[in-house]
Amino acid sequence: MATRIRPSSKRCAVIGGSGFLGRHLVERLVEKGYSVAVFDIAQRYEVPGVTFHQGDLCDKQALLKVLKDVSLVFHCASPSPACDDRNLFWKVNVEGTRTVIQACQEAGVQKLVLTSSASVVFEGTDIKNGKEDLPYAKRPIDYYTETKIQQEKVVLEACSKEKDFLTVAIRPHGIFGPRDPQLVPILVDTARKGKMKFIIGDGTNLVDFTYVENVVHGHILAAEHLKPDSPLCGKAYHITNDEPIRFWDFMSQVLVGLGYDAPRYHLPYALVYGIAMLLWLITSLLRPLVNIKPTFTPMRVALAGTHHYYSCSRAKQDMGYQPVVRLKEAIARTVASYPHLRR
Ligand SMILES: NC(=O)C1=CN([C@@H]2O[C@H](COP(=O)(O)OP(=O)(O)OC[C@H]3O[C@@H](n4cnc5c(N)ncnc54)[C@H](OP(=O)(O)O)[C@@H]3O)[C@@H](O)[C@H]2O)C=CC1
Ligand SMILES: CC(C)CCC[C@@H](C)[C@H]1CC[C@H]2C3=C(CC[C@]12C)[C@@]1(C)CCC(=O)C[C@@H]1CC3
Repeated sequence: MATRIRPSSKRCAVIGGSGFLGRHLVERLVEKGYSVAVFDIAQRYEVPGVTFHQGDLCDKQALLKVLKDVSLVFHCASPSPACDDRNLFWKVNVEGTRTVIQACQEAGVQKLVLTSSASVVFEGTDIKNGKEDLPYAKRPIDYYTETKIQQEKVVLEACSKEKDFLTVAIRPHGIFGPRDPQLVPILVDTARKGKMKFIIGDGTNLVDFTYVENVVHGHILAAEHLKPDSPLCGKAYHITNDEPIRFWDFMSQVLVGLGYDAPRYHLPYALVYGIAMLLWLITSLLRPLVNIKPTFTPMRVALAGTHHYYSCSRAKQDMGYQPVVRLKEAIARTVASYPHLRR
């Protein structure tokens, strides 16, 4: 019987490696001596020693070419939550992830680390120190969350010691840091339009914002601890900064750091949420004619006005996780990295 020669455990692929998190992950993996192949729909940078493969993760043949000689795959590709395109989310996050699993199994990949999201349990109501055993959201607020839930289930169910294919899901929350295309740019854009004057709710809600390097650290620890006899197999792990902060204090620190005014006036949460729902309905109905993207979506309003912070004690216990960059330093580094967005 022919025996398959196992590629080195330091040969890995990063699907979505051109994105915000993916690129930080690639850079750290290279620093740690991994040999890295990036698979992404777009190539946006170059790093010596990293090979780039442009393709759609829904295309199994394209994936197989890249995965045939790697033992570890990180899957951190997803359409942007801002696109709000249900068909695209299902095609990429659910069907595409099934294709990734099949390709991994056919290529003989041994470990798959999925970037899931802590939002898979978020339904718009308070979560305080939430643990991984919270049930998945029964009524997810948006299509992105709906498909992240299905994606995580598909990946964790595929974990099989018999098939020599181990999986684990990392659930970060509110990732921020240099080159983030979402949080800081959206915040600044909103401030420049004069819409960042208001605090939604009483402003005391605590939230996790997680520095990108801590998220990267969590992914690599998970990959290195994922073994047939480890507790990680088929499980999900929250990775946060472990320093919940008032949502509006975080926003204010970033805004003030970049020279903008902090929001001051309070608006009732229920009122803003109602308006966001109405706007979402109207823009959905108008979508065949005109594609308008409202700033205040129901998801953003819910995130801005409720508590949502998570315990990462499972990650600490099973993989020795501790954040490597504290929040104060993380905010300072992030602010300094956006000179072009200063007032
Ligand atoms: N940002 C956050 O706060 C959080 C993010 N996450 C998860 O982390 C992961 C990374 O997020 P982030 O780095 O912010 O996102 P990015 O959009 O920056 O990165 C995702 C990358 O995947 C690519 N991609 C999209 N569709 C495909 C496809 N069909 N085939 C191949 N590549 C594709 C994107 O290309 P293109 O840009 O051209 O679409 C992009 O380069 C995602 O899974 C996200 O769900 C979880 C929790 C919080
Ligand atoms: C308009 C303002 C009230 C808020 C502006 C900031 C927001 C753009 C961000 C604050 C929390 C962020 C967040 C995500 C996207 C950007 C924010 C809404 C995610 C939805 C990204 C994808 C996830 O998996 C969960 C994130 C939670 C936090």
